[in-house]
Amino acid sequence: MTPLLDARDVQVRYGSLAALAGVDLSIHDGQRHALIGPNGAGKTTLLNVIAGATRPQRGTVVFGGRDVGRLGPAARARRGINRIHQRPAVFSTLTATENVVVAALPRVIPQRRWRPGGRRRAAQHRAGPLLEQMGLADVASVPAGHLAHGQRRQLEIAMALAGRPRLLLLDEPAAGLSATEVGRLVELLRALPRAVAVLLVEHRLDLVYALADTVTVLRDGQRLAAGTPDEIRTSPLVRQAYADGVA
Ligand SMILES: Nc1ncnc2c1ncn2[C@@H]1O[C@H](COP(=O)(O)OP(=O)(O)OP(=O)(O)O)[C@@H](O)[C@H]1O
Repeated sequence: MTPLLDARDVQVRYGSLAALAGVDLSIHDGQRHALIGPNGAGKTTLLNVIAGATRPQRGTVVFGGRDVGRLGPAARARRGINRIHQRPAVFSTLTATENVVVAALPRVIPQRRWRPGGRRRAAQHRAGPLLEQMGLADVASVPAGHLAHGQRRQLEIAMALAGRPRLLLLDEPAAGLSATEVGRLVELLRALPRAVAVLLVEHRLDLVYALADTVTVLRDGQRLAAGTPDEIRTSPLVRQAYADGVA
């Protein structure tokens, strides 16, 4: 089966440091793939390369059968690669609904194109179900700046979903969340439609094992291991890597 995403031989250097030293990563449709590894292993760098935010010195990124290596983040988002960041990136003075509308606007096609405001209405139509899906229906009219951190995280995921992603990149979604908020996030992520594949970078292994069906372990810019959560959990190589230097 052709993978949805196929990154090959990706190399990123910062001076003499190889942040990524020729890494391969494939993600299939609907897969829940986690990227783990000690601090500085190259996880965020690989996410940046896939999102188009970092241009590798070497390697290819093929998405949906097309080489997207020359495309920037916006063009990749239009093709279905959407991302959430370590710090929720929401417009704090806009309500939750308005945030999702803004995110949906570029991707909606109004039923009657010639009508003024048709695109906006179509985006508004889309916002309600997405807020509901992310557990935010009750706070739809609240400015994002007044939401709790966990709710802002949920809002950012609703905004990413508004872009109709085929691949959702999640960079440490549990960072800064309380235990209750993490539990809620896991529930919501588990309920994502299978039409969306997920690549998750996360230090919290409990969350990784609760969500992922495949795990890739990076260390020092190289792929150390890949397998099912059970295989990774019991791998002596992985245990050693974490014992040598984990968060
Ligand atoms: N813009 C940059 N300039 C110089 N070095 C960088 C830059 N970005 C990342 N690095 C270095 O590249 C290596 C990989 O960083 P990266 O952030 O990808 O690791 P990570 O696995 O995501 O780590 P963490 O778990 O701590 O977030 C690190 O040594 C980091 O210091």
